[in-house]
Amino acid sequence: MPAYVLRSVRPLGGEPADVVLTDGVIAQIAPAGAAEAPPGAVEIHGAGHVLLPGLVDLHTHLREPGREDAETVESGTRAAAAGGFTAVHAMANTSPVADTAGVVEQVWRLGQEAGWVDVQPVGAVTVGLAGERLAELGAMADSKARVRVFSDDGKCVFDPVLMRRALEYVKAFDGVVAQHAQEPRLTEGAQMHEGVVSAEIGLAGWPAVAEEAIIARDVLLAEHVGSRLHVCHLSTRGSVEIVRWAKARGIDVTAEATPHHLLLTDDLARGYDPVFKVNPPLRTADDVEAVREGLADGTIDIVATDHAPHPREDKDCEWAAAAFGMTGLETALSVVQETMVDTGRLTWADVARVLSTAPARIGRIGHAHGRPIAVGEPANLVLVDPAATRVVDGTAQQTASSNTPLQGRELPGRVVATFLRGRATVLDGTPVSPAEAVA
Ligand SMILES: NC(=O)N[C@@H](CC(=O)O)C(=O)O
Ligand SMILES: [Zn+2]
Ligand SMILES: [Zn+2]
Repeated sequence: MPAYVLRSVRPLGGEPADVVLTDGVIAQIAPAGAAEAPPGAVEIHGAGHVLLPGLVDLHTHLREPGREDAETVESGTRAAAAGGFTAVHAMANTSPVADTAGVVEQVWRLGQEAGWVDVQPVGAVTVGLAGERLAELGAMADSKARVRVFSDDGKCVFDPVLMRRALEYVKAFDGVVAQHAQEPRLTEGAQMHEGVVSAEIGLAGWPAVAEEAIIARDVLLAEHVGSRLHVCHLSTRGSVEIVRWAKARGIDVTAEATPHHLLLTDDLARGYDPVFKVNPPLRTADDVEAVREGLADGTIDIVATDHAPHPREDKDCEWAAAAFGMTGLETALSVVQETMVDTGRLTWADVARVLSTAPARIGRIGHAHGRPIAVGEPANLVLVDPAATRVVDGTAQQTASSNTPLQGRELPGRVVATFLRGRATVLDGTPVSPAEAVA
């Protein structure tokens, strides 16, 4: 593995510096042009490029085991590296469900073997995501996979007694329950956001209250039992207000927003293209504005992709029959740049917080990821060219699925290089096979 000298890069968007990576760590940070290159080092000229800690996704669907036609751990983590990530949390709604130590260890091992990013499995809260009895949370926490995030994502933990017990149980190992907030009765048959557009085009609505009612209940439950709660993909103005209220009250709640809820609205459903069908649904422009405000003021802690790959046959069909979900790993950073940085709402240092430091902390992998850019720290890094632009082409991405809602869109920013413990997983914008890099 060669050493790397990143010349004249801007750590966290600040003043230019040379950053030297050797033996898996940041070995030297010097004024621009001043670093001594170790023998055999690869020089990367990065004038104007922003250096961030490797991104951490708290919410990725890798689909393996069970739906390898949509994604595998290998393809999904290669997509993650291409998007600038060095760690992803793999959601539990696989087949079989990741509800035992055996399955989470399998996913963890597949991640290690692929070598693109660190895969941190999420454990299911209930057996088979059925919402009836608690899964082996303690066994998953004690397994090799060291699970700390538990979620029935895709489904809501609806039974308040089970939710309460899960919140109580995970306290023993500093875990967190990540809730997919969707009141099932209020969303039976729901296809898109309930509002003006759904009424006009005749699709069954998914009202904002179905999300907000569960978040309100859960923050109160978390307060009652003194536990930690994480809210997945919040999408409405009301949800932002409830989380803001809960935090002001001292409740230990964190929340995530997805790139698509920062950018897209329910208007897109007018063309009946199921690529825009997702849970929770795309909402109104006012909700998008509230999500941006919430992320800017810290009410929303992180951006998480909810990367949800689906094979063509599950999306190339009529809206009502199509699967929910869209891909996001390879476009997340660009969407955050467009909606939050280029609009002046977040600095690059803030981006490092919402896409790396905070998700690593919530997922309890902060010993290895989301670290400061400082000498001696593990070299988990991403180098971004914010001045570049590119046009999204779903068929040319690393993910095995092409259900990107951004097809044909021009986005700012390009991942130039990603490093996992000093090894380049992406160079010149192109993934470098881990096998090659070690050879
Ligand atoms: N977001 C989605 O619409 N779909 C996700 C599940 C989920 O995140 O709820 C999936 O697994 O496909
Ligand atoms: Zn979900
Ligand atoms: Zn999800």
